[in-house]
Amino acid sequence: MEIELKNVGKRFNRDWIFRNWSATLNPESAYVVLGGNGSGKSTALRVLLGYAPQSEGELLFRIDGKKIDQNQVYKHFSFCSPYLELYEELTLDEMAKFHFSLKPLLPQMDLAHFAEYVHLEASRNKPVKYFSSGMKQRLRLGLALYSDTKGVFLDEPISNLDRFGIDWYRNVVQELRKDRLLIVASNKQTDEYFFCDQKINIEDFKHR
Ligand SMILES: Nc1ncnc2c1ncn2[C@@H]1O[C@H](COP(=O)(O)OP(=O)(O)OP(=O)(O)O)[C@@H](O)[C@H]1O
Repeated sequence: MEIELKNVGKRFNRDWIFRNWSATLNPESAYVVLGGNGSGKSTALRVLLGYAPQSEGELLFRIDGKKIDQNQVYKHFSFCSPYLELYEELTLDEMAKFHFSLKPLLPQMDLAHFAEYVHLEASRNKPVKYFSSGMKQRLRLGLALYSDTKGVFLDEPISNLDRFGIDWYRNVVQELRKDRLLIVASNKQTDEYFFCDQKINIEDFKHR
């Protein structure tokens, strides 16, 4: 997956969050969108994902050189954010079964072992509503990273994770990033983006 941005801008009412953002994002690099609270990192991710329309400029999406329509792009991405809703009534195994019926699991993986991949084997039959915030975040990350998608977008991925969860994330993200477009939004934690070789400071696109 490659995304080409041509003078992309986003505003809410009269406030420009960013303007004149031009870039080509591709799987050869991993990207981190940096900036302080309220600078527009999540908004930038939402625009790239097609969840929020840009206010100006053009976005072009390509997979293996073939253009993808902007309103079909969501099928090729996985997204994880600490605010992403989970189906609280479902158990972990049910949630995984449902999710991977919509977005297939990576071919080398086995759905029967998903709870082990996210180190939540002991909670596989527990409804998600009884999970702690860190357990929910590990589940969200697992659903995103183990989906067979061409792009992975992670908004503040280590939110609520303890040291064990952070080390798990650091290993899994490196193992599963190959050949995929990977974009992380972060406001400080280097554990979140240590593998990212391209830094995008969204505040650089504030008033241009
Ligand atoms: N739907 C919306 N309508 C109006 N303003 C919005 C909307 N969504 C976001 N904003 C504003 O856009 C700005 C950027 O918000 P955003 O959530 O993208 O920041 P962020 O960099 O991700 O912040 P944080 O680090 O706190 O998560 C903020 O001023 C926010 O109030």
